[in-house]
Amino acid sequence: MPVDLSLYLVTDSTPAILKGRDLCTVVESALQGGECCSSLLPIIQLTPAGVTVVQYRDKTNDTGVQVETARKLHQVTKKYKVPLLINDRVDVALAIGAEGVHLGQDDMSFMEAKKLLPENAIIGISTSSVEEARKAAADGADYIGIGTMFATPTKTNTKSVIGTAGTQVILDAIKDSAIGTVSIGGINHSNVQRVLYQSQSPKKALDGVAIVSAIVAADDPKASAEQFVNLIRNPPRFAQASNPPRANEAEALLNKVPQIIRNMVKVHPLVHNMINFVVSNFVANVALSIGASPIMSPYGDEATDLCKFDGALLINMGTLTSESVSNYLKAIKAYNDRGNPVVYDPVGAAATHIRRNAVTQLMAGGYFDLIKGNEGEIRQVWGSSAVQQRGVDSGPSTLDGNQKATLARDLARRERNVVLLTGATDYLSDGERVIAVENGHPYLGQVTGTGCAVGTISGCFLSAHRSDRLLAVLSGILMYEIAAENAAAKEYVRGPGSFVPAFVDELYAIRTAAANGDDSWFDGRAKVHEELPIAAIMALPTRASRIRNPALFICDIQDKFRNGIYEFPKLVSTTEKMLRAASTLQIPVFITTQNRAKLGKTVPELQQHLNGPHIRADVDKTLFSMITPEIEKLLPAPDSAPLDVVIVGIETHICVTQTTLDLLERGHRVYILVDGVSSINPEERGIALARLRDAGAVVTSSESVLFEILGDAAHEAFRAVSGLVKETKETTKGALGVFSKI
Ligand SMILES: Cc1ncc(COP(=O)(O)OP(=O)(O)O)c(N)n1
Ligand SMILES: Cc1nc(C(=O)O)sc1CCOP(=O)(O)O
Repeated sequence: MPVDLSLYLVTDSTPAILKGRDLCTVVESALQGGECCSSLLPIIQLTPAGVTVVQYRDKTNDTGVQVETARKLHQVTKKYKVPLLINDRVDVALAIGAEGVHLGQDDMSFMEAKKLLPENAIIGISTSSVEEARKAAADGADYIGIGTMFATPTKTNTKSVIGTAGTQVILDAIKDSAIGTVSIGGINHSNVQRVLYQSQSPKKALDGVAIVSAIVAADDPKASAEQFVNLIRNPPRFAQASNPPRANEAEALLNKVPQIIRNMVKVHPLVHNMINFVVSNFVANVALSIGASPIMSPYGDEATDLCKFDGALLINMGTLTSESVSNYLKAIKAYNDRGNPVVYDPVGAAATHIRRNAVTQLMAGGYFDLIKGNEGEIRQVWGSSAVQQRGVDSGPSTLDGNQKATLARDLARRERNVVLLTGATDYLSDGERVIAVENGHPYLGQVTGTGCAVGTISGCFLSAHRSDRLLAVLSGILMYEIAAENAAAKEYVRGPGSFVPAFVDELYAIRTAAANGDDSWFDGRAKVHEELPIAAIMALPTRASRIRNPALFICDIQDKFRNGIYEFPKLVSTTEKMLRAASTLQIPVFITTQNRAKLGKTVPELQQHLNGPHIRADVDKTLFSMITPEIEKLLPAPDSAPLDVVIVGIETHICVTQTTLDLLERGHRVYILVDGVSSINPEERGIALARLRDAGAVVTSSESVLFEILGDAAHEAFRAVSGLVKETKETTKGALGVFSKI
């Protein structure tokens, strides 16, 4: 049954939230909120006229009181024509004739509840993972509660905090289903618009938000509900329309750059820097030299006044202290509320657990128009937990240009903002367009503060040019990097020391030229091209490829097996290579663990590769075969094209064997990687591989399968995949050395 989920009120009977008030009175007050605003503007995200659903959730009272309270609540909700759902208790719902129930993963199953409840009863299911969401959709639930959005004191024993990024992944996974969706956990007036905006996947958005304390504990529940209605109806002030790439995008953008720079000089924007003390002076001088007005203030409360100048805020966490994060959050809120740009420079993001936590808190706590960082920092923000960073230096690169472009594009797409991944080539993306900039000079890498100043400059341009953030940041980088080239070319510049004053002079010279309407400094100087994002090319096999529908299956590579399995580290290194290739090629990946509680998770070496939309399932099982009911549901229907499953894992003669036989039986093709499977007794491998080959599987090697997937050196991922093969050639040799013998 379709249900309007837009403003979903969940009750709570604990004294801390109810504060001695009568629950029915609080709920009735909330239901009155919104009655007044039903004729508001039609340009809206969602259209609640007020609270649209009430869920009675009572963790304290016994059954008798729950039935009595639910009955009273039902009188109230019926008056407002709003459905009443009962949390956890199908019996209470049946006793009072409620419109439906909300069930958690540990409550009565959907199927059981469906049997007991009337035909048209509404059934909602709590979910916190793709698998749970897909199952609820396949079962036929009316809606899912997706959580936990943010950590909340209302419920501290939640399974996992998934934020807007995790919610987006779930929404994307069920994009083809009409099931309703509502987010829950820590949602309040200051984050509700961001939750709705940033969670949105290209094809599915949240249908609403579920709120407990922000309404039930509010002094005035009616006013609180009204405020939610108004917020939900409108996009956040920082929302921007997307800019799909046009033909000759880079050229079209470059034509506009001189005008954007002239305008920035004219606007003379204020840039509020919450920046590290090492570079503060240099960055302030850079901002002054381009014609902006810098203020350095680490004091969060000051932002309420400073944001009124409609400049930009820069958060640079280079010298983090115990007070920094709370100050940043106050400032971000002030600028977000006003819709003024915020730039995040997560300096040294992966260097310490304090910084990693700061990244998590800041990403959950506000919206950044631009995230700017080196490869390690951007990977940390993306969520790669195994990023190794020493200090705040950029560290060695592990990604090639195309992978950097993809990372910038995917992060920008996920956060619905702009990302600048800096390096010898900078990659700039707004989630649609990816622009590579090759200007600049090596001296920039020899002077502290030159990287941080890019954040400040970007803020100035974002503030002066609001309609296209990517163009604004591109203009800033070009002004900055061309000035660096001009400075380094001066004959009196002998090294980084003499470079600094020349650089500040050259920034000033461009600013003066721009102020005089002279754009000649820019003619033919930009080294910019559009980088083809990998998604446009990924996983599209060339005609030469025989492996047309690849999927990677990773079977039970868990910690507890580390010491028992023959040559375990070599199997892990092959799997890591395959996971990296799967990410580049966006090959769907299916992972299982055997009895995770006892045998541990998939090994830590692989965890950093288990993020992203191509990871289709990560399922715990007791079956030996990976074809569990959950995975079976995700496989193509029997009448569609079969998969080319590439399988790695353990043990060859048990789980790998049974998975292969199950897949073959269902008509799929199976490629078993000889350098990617093992058993406790090495002899079992040979026996199993011979049997599986007889059954119709292809026994091959990781390198062979990768090139078979590409099929043609003209494949646009060829460079990336062959680079990976080259990089891992020693470990490949090691694995083949032991595994090919048996
Ligand atoms: C809308 C909505 N989503 C999720 C929940 C959580 O339900 P559950 O997992 O059953 O946990 P408890 O509420 O029982 O603590 C919910 N109640 N509503
Ligand atoms: C009831 C509930 N379920 C959650 C989940 O994550 O499944 S979080 C939650 C409590 C939400 O309360 P508040 O709006 O006060 O943060």
